[in-house]
Amino acid sequence: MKKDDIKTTASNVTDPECCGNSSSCSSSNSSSTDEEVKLKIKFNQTDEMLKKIKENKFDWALFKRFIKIIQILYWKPVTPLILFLILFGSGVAQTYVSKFTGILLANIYGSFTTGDKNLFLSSMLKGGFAIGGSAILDASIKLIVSLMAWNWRKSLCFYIQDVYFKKSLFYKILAFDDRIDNPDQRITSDIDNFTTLLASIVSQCITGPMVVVYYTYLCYTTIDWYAPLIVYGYFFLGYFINKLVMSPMVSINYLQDKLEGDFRYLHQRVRNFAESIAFHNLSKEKSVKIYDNDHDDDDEDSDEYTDETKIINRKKKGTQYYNKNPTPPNNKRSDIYYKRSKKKILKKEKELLVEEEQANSQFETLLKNKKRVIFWQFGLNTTSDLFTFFSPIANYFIIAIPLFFLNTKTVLDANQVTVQSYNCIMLASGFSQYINVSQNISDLSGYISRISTMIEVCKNVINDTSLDTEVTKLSEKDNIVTTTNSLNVNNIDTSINTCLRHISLNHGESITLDDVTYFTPKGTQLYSKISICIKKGKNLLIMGPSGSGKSSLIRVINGLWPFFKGSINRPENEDMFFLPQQPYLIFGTLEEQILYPFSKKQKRIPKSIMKQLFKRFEIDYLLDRERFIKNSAQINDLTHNWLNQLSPGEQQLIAIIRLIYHKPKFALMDESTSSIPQSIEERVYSVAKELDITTISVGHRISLLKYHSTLLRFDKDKNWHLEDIIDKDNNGPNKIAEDSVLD
Ligand SMILES: Nc1ncnc2c1ncn2[C@@H]1O[C@H](COP(=O)(O)OP(=O)(O)OP(=O)(O)O)[C@@H](O)[C@H]1O
Repeated sequence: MKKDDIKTTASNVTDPECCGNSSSCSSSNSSSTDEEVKLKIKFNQTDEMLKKIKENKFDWALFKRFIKIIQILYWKPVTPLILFLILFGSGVAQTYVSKFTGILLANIYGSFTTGDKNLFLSSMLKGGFAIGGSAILDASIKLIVSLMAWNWRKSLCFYIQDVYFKKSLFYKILAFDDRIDNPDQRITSDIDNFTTLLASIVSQCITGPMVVVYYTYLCYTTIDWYAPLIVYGYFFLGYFINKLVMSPMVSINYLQDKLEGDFRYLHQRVRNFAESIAFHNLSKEKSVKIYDNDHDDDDEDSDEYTDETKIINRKKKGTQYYNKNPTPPNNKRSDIYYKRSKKKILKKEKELLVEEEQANSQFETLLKNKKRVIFWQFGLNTTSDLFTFFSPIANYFIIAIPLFFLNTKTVLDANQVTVQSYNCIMLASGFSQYINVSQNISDLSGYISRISTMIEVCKNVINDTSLDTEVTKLSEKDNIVTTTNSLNVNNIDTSINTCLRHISLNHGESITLDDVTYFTPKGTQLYSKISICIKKGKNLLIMGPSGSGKSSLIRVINGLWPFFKGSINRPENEDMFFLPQQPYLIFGTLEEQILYPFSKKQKRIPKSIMKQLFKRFEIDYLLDRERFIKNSAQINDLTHNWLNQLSPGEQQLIAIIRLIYHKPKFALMDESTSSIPQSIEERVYSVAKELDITTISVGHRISLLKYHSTLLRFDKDKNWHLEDIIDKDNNGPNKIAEDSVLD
């Protein structure tokens, strides 16, 4: 069939009333305009931005990000503030009680030197109370720390989920943005780790200053001004050395979290596609079992050698060779050969699945970075431990100053030494808490970067109007003469802002595309200047080569993808229903599957209706299966497993029943009947017609032609054609349309 004929047919179908000025239905768009090229740039993620986000340092920017997270944690401040105050109070109490331990120790030493039994017993009794009180306070602090972490996790997770699920942001992030790896890991595990770690740091930081202030005073009063000063100097030296080690650890930890997420995702894919992977690998041949001992290793492993040539070569050389279970030889030399070849057999037999290879290589990268983490951690631990372990020496040096360096004292009292050394140790321990905290802070910084990136990108994408198309609501329609929506493009010339794209809503009379041009999220142009009108009751079929942009047009119509130019007039979302090729089944019962996107709380379906619906498509046995599972109380099976075991056809039929139950005005069916028999497919379309559901189908099957009145055909040269399918004379599929599809 000639192209001109198609154009003529197409223009007959296009309704001028409905589509306004769309008279031409075919357009070649191979040449991109400047504006389109600019738009492509916008759609592409700039590498620069990516780099910036991944540059994580322990710096001011990180601190600002941290403060933003804190604002979220204290967004509802009452509970976390109360917990914080209780923690503070417990910290004060614990510091105060700890003082008695020092006095107790001094008294006990005193009782030993004086032989005072009463002093010994009373000190033991008081000490018992002090230590008991300390233990209870310590347990309470741990409880409060856990509750704080729990409360923070609640606030942060709900906050991020609230943004993540808004305006299908989770989809936009995955489809249009490369900046967030493993968003699921960030929500499920990073937030948990971050809040747990932060709570423990906070508790250390609360008790630390109190200990420092209190024992600075005690050191000053029991020794002299130089005592706290030396401990302070000692601490600051430790802090700066730790900071030097800590700085690079932020990026290393960030990378480690990313690699852990990627590795987990790979295994998740193996779980999801377990059956396909197993099927594909059944056909994989077993590897070579026979080896030539004299062959050097390179030749052995070379793919140039087939099994047969290897055997022939070995025979020619007259060397000994072994089969899968070689018999051990008698002499020593052969024994060495035997062991070597056996080793080679084992090595070769271990032919890896692609998935295993990928998992191994990803795991190796992960291990490599983990090793870096371990060694940097070692550096950090060494400096921290050196400072902690050296602190008793520093303490005794301080106590010895009046005796050996200032010569102000000739001898020290034992009780005095005990109290002074205890005070110095406590002051140093207050500081060493900070040094230990620095280890946790390096881990925390990784989490701060990952969580902040998530929040920033979510906000960025949600505010990026270039991904949205302004929708004129029904109520606003009469007041608006023209609504333009300019693309918000940061890096692009403002001339692009003159582009017009617009969606307006109607009461469900039609779906009209006027001069619509659209791209993939990566900026590859698909089709341009599409003008079609799908009136209620006139089904449209979209056909074309794989990857040409059929599903993308559906995405553009229902608003998931922005389009570049043109206008769309369509019903409200609740009047349109989308059916993908791979149906989405939720965790839940069959009734919940059908109700989706509503839940049982909002609606219920009577059993009789369920039976009727399932019977209509010959899958009512699934209801019996569900009943059986319910009766045998396999609750977990009911909600999770068994629905995953349904065949693709059964899953598609469940999605179709969902459509039939919701009875929308328009159904966008993207190859949604590809796995069901043609007889059932016919039933699907006849039920849709009966219920007055207008269908826009994407598909490859010729049989689909007879259920539709118009064909939108994409060709490989990026031209689109609109053809009348129904032959008015014989009321069946138009021969011309059928031929064009077969072409
Ligand atoms: N999220 C995405 N990011 C970038 N490109 C995409 C994305 N989704 C789809 N594409 C690309 O857009 C083009 C059109 O895809 P689309 O799914 O519309 O094809 P299709 O015509 O429906 O193909 P099929 O018949 O195989 O389902 C393809 O080249 C595809 O690779």
